[in-house]
Amino acid sequence: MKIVKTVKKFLLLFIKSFPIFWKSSKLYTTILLITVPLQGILPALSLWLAKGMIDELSTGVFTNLMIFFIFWLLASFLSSIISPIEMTFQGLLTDKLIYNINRQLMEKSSKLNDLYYFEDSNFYDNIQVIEQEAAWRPVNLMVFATSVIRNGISGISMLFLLTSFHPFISLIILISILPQAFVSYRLQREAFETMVDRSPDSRKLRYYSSVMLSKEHAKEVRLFNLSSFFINKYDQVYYKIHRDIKNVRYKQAIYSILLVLLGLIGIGFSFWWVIEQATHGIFTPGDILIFSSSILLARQSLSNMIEESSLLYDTLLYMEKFFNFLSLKPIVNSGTKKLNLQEGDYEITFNHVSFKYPKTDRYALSNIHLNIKRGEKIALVGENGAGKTTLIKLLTRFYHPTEGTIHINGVDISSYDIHSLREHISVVFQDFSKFNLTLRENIALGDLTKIDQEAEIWKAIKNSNLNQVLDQLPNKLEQMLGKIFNGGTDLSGGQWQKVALARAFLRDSPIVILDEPTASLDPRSEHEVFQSFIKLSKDKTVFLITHRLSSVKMADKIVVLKDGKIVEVGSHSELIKKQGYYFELYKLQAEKYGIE
Ligand SMILES: Nc1ncnc2c1ncn2[C@@H]1O[C@H](COP(=O)(O)OP(=O)(O)OP(=O)(O)O)[C@@H](O)[C@H]1O
Repeated sequence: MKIVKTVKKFLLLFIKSFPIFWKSSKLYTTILLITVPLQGILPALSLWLAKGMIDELSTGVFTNLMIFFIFWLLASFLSSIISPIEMTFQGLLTDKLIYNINRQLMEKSSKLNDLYYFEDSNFYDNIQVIEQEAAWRPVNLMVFATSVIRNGISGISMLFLLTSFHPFISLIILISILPQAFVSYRLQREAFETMVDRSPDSRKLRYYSSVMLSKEHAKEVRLFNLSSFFINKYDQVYYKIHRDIKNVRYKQAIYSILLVLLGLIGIGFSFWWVIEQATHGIFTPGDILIFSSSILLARQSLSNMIEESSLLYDTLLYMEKFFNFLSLKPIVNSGTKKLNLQEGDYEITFNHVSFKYPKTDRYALSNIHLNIKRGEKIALVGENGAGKTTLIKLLTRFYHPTEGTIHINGVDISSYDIHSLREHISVVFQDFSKFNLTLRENIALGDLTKIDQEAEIWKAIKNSNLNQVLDQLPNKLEQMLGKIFNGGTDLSGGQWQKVALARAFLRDSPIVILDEPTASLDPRSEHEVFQSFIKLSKDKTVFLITHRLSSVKMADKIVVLKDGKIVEVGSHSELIKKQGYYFELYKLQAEKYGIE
């Protein structure tokens, strides 16, 4: 039953994948739709024509000899020239397929407004697999799909040829070949799954080798001398898998030999029958020649088809992940109202907002009630995990509150067009992005309309204190940053942070959110950046998240969070006077750093 289910799923996915070829290129797909089946049918046709010639030669009647010969020549000619044509168009279509699949993935991702899928670890694993394998899976899809079709047609046409001897012969051949082919199919699949793809152990293998090869872990692996630890772990898992596979392979080899014998009995029986008939003059020597060739080709093609369909099936399982990704619906939907905060006063209100991350039972935020006015500088403070970043994720609509609502000017933010809302906000996240682009592009991502506005870019550079960094870059604004591309320069953590701040300055939006923007900055830079923000954001609403409490003194309102709840709100002096939780946190830091 399992096999029926698998075959059904295989066929459905195969049919579902076909439109991607068509969408990628109608012309190349049409060419392949002609050449691939032709490639499959030509061997049987050549054999049939050869049989015609031999029959005429053995009977001495030469009426159609020339015709048979010309067509045989034509078939051989076609077979030789189709191969390079097919290879060329296969290559061209593969390129288009890779482009098309990656394009669809990117477009889909741009439509997922929120972080629900990206922060769900199970789902993210899937997204990563889709992304990493998008470069080579289409090649397999192309190669195996064409090969399965070609071998399938070739095998079936050979069986037809054999049917002309006796209808039962094809059946006997099929029955004797199929078990063997299915065994090799299973062997191929099991080995593939265990070694390369989905088993938990194979994931461990990939993880251990990636630890040794990635930049992310390079420092610690070297410093703690962890190479042999990870290589040993790799070896242990490899030998475990290898042992399992070896056993599977031995078992399968024994089955294969037994089934080959069964197949040979079928073939031997049929062949003997044909020879026997030939002794009575029913079949000619030509028939025997054709019979022996077709039986071998049928066997070869059918087992190739089945073995390669196991590899195609694996690719189709990738396509299933791809289709699943394409069918995702964003959980946060855009509203339609345009937001405009450029003129006049406005208020941002958190109305008893509570939030649980998906698949968790714990409230990351509970009953948050806050009212913020235009131009206010709000500091969000609290220990790790208190809920500061989560509050920002709700305001920026990466998630939807579980309970309560967030309003801007009395309107629920879910009613606003999501892009219009986000245009009003610039955020420097603690895990901001470091783009492998030029410095100019990195800054301009804050507002791409200003990419060529030198004055604006330079203003952002000055405000974020990036001048000194710029002086060190050989190509100045056009310097490629990051290490991925040739000529790229990596920056220090603090320098990258200044680039992210420059983006925020360039964006010049009414609401500015700085989520620990100074964690990697030295005290002088931190002081200068804050000065700039205060000076330039008179009219802006600023949310500042930081653990350095000395920096939040200048905030109008300090919101102190603990375990997802607001425990205190007030100015620095009010909260110090109150001698509560904030006072405690502040005292701890003051003692540590000698702050007044
Ligand atoms: N994607 C997520 N899925 C599930 N839980 C999460 C997720 N992100 C954060 N949390 C949990 O929500 C709580 C609040 O996290 P949040 O990142 O808002 O804290 P924070 O105050 O910004 O902390 P920090 O100072 O360390 O940045 C924490 O308990 C955290 O473990």
